[in-house]
Amino acid sequence: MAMIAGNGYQSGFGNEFASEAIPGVLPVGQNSPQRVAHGLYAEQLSGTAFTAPRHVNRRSWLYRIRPAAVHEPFRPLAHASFHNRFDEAPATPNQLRWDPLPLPSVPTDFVDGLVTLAGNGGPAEQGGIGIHLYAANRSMQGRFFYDADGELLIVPQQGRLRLATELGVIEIEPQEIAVIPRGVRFRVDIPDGDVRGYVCENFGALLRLPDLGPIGSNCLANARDFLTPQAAFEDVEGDFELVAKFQGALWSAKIGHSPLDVVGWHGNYAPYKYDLRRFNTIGSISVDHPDPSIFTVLTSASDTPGTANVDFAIFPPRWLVAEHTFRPPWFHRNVASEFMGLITGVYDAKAEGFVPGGASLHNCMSAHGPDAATFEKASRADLSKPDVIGGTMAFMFETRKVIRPTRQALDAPQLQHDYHRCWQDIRKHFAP
Ligand SMILES: O=C(O)Cc1cc(O)ccc1O
Ligand SMILES: [Fe+2]
Repeated sequence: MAMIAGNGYQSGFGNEFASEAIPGVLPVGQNSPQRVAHGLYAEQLSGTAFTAPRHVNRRSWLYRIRPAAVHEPFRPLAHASFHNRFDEAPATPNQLRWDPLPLPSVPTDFVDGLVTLAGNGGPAEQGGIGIHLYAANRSMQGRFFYDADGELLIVPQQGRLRLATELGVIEIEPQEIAVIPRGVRFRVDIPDGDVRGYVCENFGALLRLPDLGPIGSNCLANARDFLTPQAAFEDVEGDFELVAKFQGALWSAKIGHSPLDVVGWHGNYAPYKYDLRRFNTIGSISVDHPDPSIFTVLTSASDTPGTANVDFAIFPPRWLVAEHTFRPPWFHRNVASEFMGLITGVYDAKAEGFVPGGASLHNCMSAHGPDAATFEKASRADLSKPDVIGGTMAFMFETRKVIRPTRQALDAPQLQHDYHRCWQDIRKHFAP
């Protein structure tokens, strides 16, 4: 289904955007005129409480061919592997790591191909995250999806995605990410073959850029590099399906037209993309390896200041120049819980075993850090020269709550039962 108009993007993070696929659609000086131009319907989409403080308040006004309410009733839709049941298995303090899941061998679209690996909290408590993997080989055909439980941070690891949303089209490839706000309807088109990646379903406060404190007014992810689509719409009728995720379960309704029928919209509640290669990395230029919070791209606040519901951090290419310093990540235990994925290349704390498309989980106070090979190498490295870490992109979803793996994640053959061995060869160097 081709979408009409809407090429390109508007730049900025959380701006008051405005976009029209047909000029003159947006009303002037009001949101809900008695009759909207071109016979469209006006509809507000609220992403925060009406009364949320102005600096966090998010809503958009959509001008569409039919209101979103026009569809048949929803019925439960079974899905074998996509859910929010994070209490199925006892949480384990063990360090966990997975190889990538296999790509599908039968026709599978983005929604079919979602597998829930872990999570915490849930939609009912409006906090925590779901961590899912996706793997697909065909576009969603005649079906559309929205998630009422949270916004979706999509991190492709292989293959391009075309996200046709109510507010316009976003195209992403590995090393780019997209965020689809809670409730926004969309279809995932797959232009060229097998795709896979990671999804963070954020049940908590909307992701936003972190404060920069003494860093100043620039760096890390700069607001102007975030891109929100121009309005684009489909005017098509047919026997389509609208899939909703609501309170952890999927529902399906018949819909007789494409819900991607928004001809113009304005507001600050909208999908966006960001190219992780634009991240302006800050690091140590004297001694010591800093905390990974300097790599935060986006953060979802919790009720406790400075203690995020989830931080999305990346480990991009960068120079390591610190003197008389063990340069890779140190050994550590963390009150927060760390889920990591690898998009491309090699991660600097793990010489092997952590592969693109794989995942690791180091929960609250579970000890981890460089493996034996990385420790031996880095503790003897020549520090008179800078080191460059190139051709890599890892990421972390770091949460204040323990991340609980699902039953299917713990039973998966991809779980590396020998992961702990990467630390067993760490030698005793103590020489009193
Ligand atoms: O465990 C990890 O690999 C992630 C991580 C990276 C880093 O540079 C410092 C701390 C940390 O948890
Ligand atoms: Fe860590």
